[in-house]
Amino acid sequence: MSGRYLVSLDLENKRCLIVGGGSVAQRKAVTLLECGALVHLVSPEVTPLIEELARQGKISHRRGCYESSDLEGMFLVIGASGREDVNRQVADDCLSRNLIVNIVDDPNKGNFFVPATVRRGALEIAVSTGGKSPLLARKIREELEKTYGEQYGEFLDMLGVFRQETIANISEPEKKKRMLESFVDEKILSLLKEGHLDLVKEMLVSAYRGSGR
Ligand SMILES: C[C@@]1(CC(=O)O)C2=NC(=C\c3[nH]c(c(CCC(=O)O)c3CC(=O)O)Cc3[nH]c(c(CC(=O)O)c3CCC(=O)O)/C=C3\N/C(=C\2)[C@@H](CCC(=O)O)[C@]3(C)CC(=O)O)/[C@H]1CCC(=O)O
Ligand SMILES: NC(=O)c1ccc[n+]([C@@H]2O[C@H](COP(=O)([O-])OP(=O)(O)OC[C@H]3O[C@@H](n4cnc5c(N)ncnc54)[C@H](O)[C@@H]3O)[C@@H](O)[C@H]2O)c1
Repeated sequence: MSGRYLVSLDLENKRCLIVGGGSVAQRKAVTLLECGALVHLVSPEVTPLIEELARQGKISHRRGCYESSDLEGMFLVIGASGREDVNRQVADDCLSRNLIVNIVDDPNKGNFFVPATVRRGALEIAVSTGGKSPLLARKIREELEKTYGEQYGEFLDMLGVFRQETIANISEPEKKKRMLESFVDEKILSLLKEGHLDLVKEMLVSAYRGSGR
């Protein structure tokens, strides 16, 4: 198999179909909703949480077995029926329509799978084992969560502003490069790791006012 192309997909207001209503379908529904997707689910039976999400109008649910017409208007599809024959049908139907499809118990059947993810604001760290060990992906994700705390999201917001200012105000390429590097120097990163955001902010300001100009 060739290398995978890791992407970060914008699902805001995109129609996504989940086939199945068990615990995996439920987890996928929740993460898709967190991404702003319009979630439609088809399954004869569903978990109480899925039932509740449908009752609140957060997702739509058709009670029944998968039919290829369920794919109409979909951007992305997840096959979580736990049934080999249904999964194969979903994968074949999607691939022949060029849809992006994830089969949750066979990463090679669909054309994508989902990595374990740490989110800190705009910072996203994804861990994938290519389906070889989702449990290892989870363990590594948990380790990363300890290393990269919530402060990294706030830091990134500040960094974004200072970067824009630098790009807008400094035209000399060498100076610009030096300044952008000074925002992520060892000292700042170690203060950040210890959670001293106020000090980090002060250092960013003085780096911006400092030598690069
Ligand atoms: C990352 C994460 C994203 C997400 O689903 O949103 C994800 N699995 C997660 C959770 C999770 N997965 C499993 C449990 C149950 C543990 C338990 O209770 O027994 C839990 C729940 C938990 O850990 O809490 C087990 C499992 N997973 C797969 C199988 C089927 C098989 O392999 O046949 C089995 C059963 C066999 C087994 O146990 O191995 C298959 C897949 N799971 C993947 C992704 C893809 C490969 C990713 C990779 O390898 O990099 C792939 C191929 C397809 C896909 O779903 O895209 C998510 C968050 C993790 C986190 O961050 O905490
Ligand atoms: N990807 C992952 O992260 C992950 C994690 C754990 C398990 N798994 C695997 O994923 C599969 C699903 O797990 P689960 O615990 O949610 O299973 P489950 O058996 O609880 O759920 C299967 C769901 O599919 C529905 N279904 C059955 N036939 C259908 C059809 N023709 N059309 C539509 N829906 C149909 C059932 O009503 C049920 O709601 C299992 O094979 C499991 O081994 C994957």
